[in-house]
Amino acid sequence: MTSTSAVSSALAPYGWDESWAEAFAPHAADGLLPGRVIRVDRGQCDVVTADGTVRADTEYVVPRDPMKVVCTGDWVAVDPEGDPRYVRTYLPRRTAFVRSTSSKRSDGQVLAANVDHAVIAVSLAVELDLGRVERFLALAWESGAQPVVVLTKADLVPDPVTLAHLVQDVESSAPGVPVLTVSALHGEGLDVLVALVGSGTSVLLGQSGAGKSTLANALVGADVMDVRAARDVDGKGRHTTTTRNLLALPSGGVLIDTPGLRGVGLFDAEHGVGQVFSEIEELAGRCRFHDCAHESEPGCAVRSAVESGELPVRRLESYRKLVRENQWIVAKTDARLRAEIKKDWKRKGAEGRAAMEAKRGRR
Ligand SMILES: Nc1nc2c(ncn2[C@@H]2O[C@H](COP(=O)(O)OP(=O)(O)OP(=O)(O)O)[C@@H](O)[C@H]2O)c(=O)[nH]1
Ligand SMILES: [Zn+2]
Repeated sequence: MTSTSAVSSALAPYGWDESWAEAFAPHAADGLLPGRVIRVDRGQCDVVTADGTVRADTEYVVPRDPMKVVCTGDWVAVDPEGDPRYVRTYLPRRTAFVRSTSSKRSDGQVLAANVDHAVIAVSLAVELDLGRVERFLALAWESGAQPVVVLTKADLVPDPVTLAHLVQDVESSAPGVPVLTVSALHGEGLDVLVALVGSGTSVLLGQSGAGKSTLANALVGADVMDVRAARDVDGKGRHTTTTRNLLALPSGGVLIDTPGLRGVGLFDAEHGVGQVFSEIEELAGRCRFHDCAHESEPGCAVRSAVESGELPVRRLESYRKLVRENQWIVAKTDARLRAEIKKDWKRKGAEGRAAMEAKRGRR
């Protein structure tokens, strides 16, 4: 029997706290061992426990619903011994990153669980794409994690005034989200990021080339990501059994970095989209009609904010785009909604054609 203090000293670096211990208590009473999943593959997973890292079978926790499959970041109850050991259950998740699978059924798939901070890396080496930042933000909010935007490669923008403007642009597209600038090359701003991810669990999101691996290496203090790539090269696929997707950081905090998470898309993120565009949702609350589409309705607070310059039209367009995209993703899993959207598109198309014909007729 592993003592409570042995458990907490072994697992605290992985995010174990009193409330996890409380949630685990009934399983401890059953003689099961707590642990955190650091990677999952082929029906098995690696779990850090007070006994070290153990390999465990997930046979007992493979429901049909892919949302309920054990994933990296889960806190699980495993057998205290046995070969193989089995994962018996996992604790209710605080947060979860979900993506739509490419399968026909288009169900969600959980990529990472119990994430506190979603670090969105955005490169300053290329032109800012605020729409893309907003998409990552929607995804982050939807998961339940707190997003933070890290503008990387700040050494490439030596002019402080330009840098300040870029930060401001991102801030105005990210209400409630801290925006940091970091140069991994010079180490500038890293301390702020280290402090931020120093408690809880973080993930790195962002486009390819945004500097995620570089940040991860800086946080971990070793070339873990390079190591992974190097192992990949020998083509034997051996790396899959040796890499971990969850790491305890030397200065505190936990980092989850799974390949699938890096390029994740929206999945049923209505709530997240609303949070990214909180100022628009707030304005919408003041529209005369509660189902206002902010197009040509009278008394539309959103349109009048655009007209007065208070709300950039880019924001409104980006909002619309993400709402539409999200509806489409949801519709893939919901035939009724899909039919409704199609009807709406048909109506809009017909209206558009009628308007065009009327215009032509006037000529
Ligand atoms: N000048 C400068 N270059 C950087 C900095 N951080 C990263 N880079 C460069 O940016 C490029 C991309 O960095 P990565 O860390 O590989 O980006 P990534 O987001 O992990 O990319 P993927 O693995 O494709 O998702 C590399 O050539 C890095 O050397 C920085 O602070 N300053
Ligand atoms: Zn309106």
